[in-house]
Amino acid sequence: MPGSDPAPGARAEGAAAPYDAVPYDAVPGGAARGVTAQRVSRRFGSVQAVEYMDFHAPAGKVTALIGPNGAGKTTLLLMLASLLRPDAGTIRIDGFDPVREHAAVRRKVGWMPDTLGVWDSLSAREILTQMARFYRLPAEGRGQRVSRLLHAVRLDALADQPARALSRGQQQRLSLARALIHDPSVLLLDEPASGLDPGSRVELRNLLRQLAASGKAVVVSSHVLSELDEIADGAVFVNQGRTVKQQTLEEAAQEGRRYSVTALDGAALSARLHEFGLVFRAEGGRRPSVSLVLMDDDDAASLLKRLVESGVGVVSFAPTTGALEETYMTLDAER
Ligand SMILES: Nc1ncnc2c1ncn2[C@@H]1O[C@H](COP(=O)(O)OP(=O)(O)OP(=O)(O)O)[C@@H](O)[C@H]1O
Repeated sequence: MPGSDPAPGARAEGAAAPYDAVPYDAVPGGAARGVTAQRVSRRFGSVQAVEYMDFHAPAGKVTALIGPNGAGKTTLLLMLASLLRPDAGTIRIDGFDPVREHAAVRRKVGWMPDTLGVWDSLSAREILTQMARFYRLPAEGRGQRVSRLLHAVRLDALADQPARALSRGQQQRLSLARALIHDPSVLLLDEPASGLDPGSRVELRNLLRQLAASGKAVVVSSHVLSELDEIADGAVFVNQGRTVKQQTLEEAAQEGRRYSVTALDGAALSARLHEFGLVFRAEGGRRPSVSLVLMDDDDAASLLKRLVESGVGVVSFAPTTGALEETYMTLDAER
């Protein structure tokens, strides 16, 4: 993709900050590349949508924004994108303030809302061309860039159809292309996988990984946690307008993963697990099964071996949730 459109007075950009260089419990200073928000609040009438929220998404990484319905994810993303003014707190996008340096932030940010919401009668190509004009991309090369983006999101064949004729999934792909038109350094994507079929989800995953690898800060809000495990390098969990937890995927994995074990004889399975001193819970279902948290793959392999060696007829033995989902469920249970 062509180089980014530098903001007037753009600052020198350092190397992408790896997650381990940026502690998740401490939001770094304003000059960091990527996105930082500190104690950001926003109220709508009597609803406190976001309250003292902290958020950090480094350049070169995919950061998941996770939380239940109404947690404040969209409100936070709108503030990061400079589309909504915070009541309080500090936001920096590659060091720029969305409130005071609004134009610079617009150039830095690619925003993909959860619904497309543009000019239904224009074609995908016309919409992207118009967006390229809005961002003042040079006329020379504009058509080529639009074609490349249409190809990247697999809309070449539908490029000249009116947008209203596109399916929900196709509109999502157009929305992503629109967010990328000006080669932003920060991508804010609200539920990007919503409406996508499994093949398109895999393509989205690969595209987001590539964009992060090219140095962009990619922020993805989603409810589909199993998917985020494959995409994200780190996650910020929010609930009721507040940040509840920030962690890397490695940290999440270190907290263990829930496995489901099914056996021919449920009583024998429970007896062995008791003998091994493991905490487990019985699960409903057609066959007797239990679930328990294991710390890593070695633990899982060794437990499976011991069960089989002790004569338990193990029918299935598999992780039930991803690392992020396990953290989410733990937070939910604590709440
Ligand atoms: N424009 C608005 N006017 C009034 N209340 C609003 C407005 N926007 C958001 N809210 C309220 O703020 C809270 C947070 O909403 P927000 O859309 O940010 O949540 P969310 O985490 O994105 O939810 P979802 O996962 O359902 O999309 C909700 O209680 C919502 O009703």
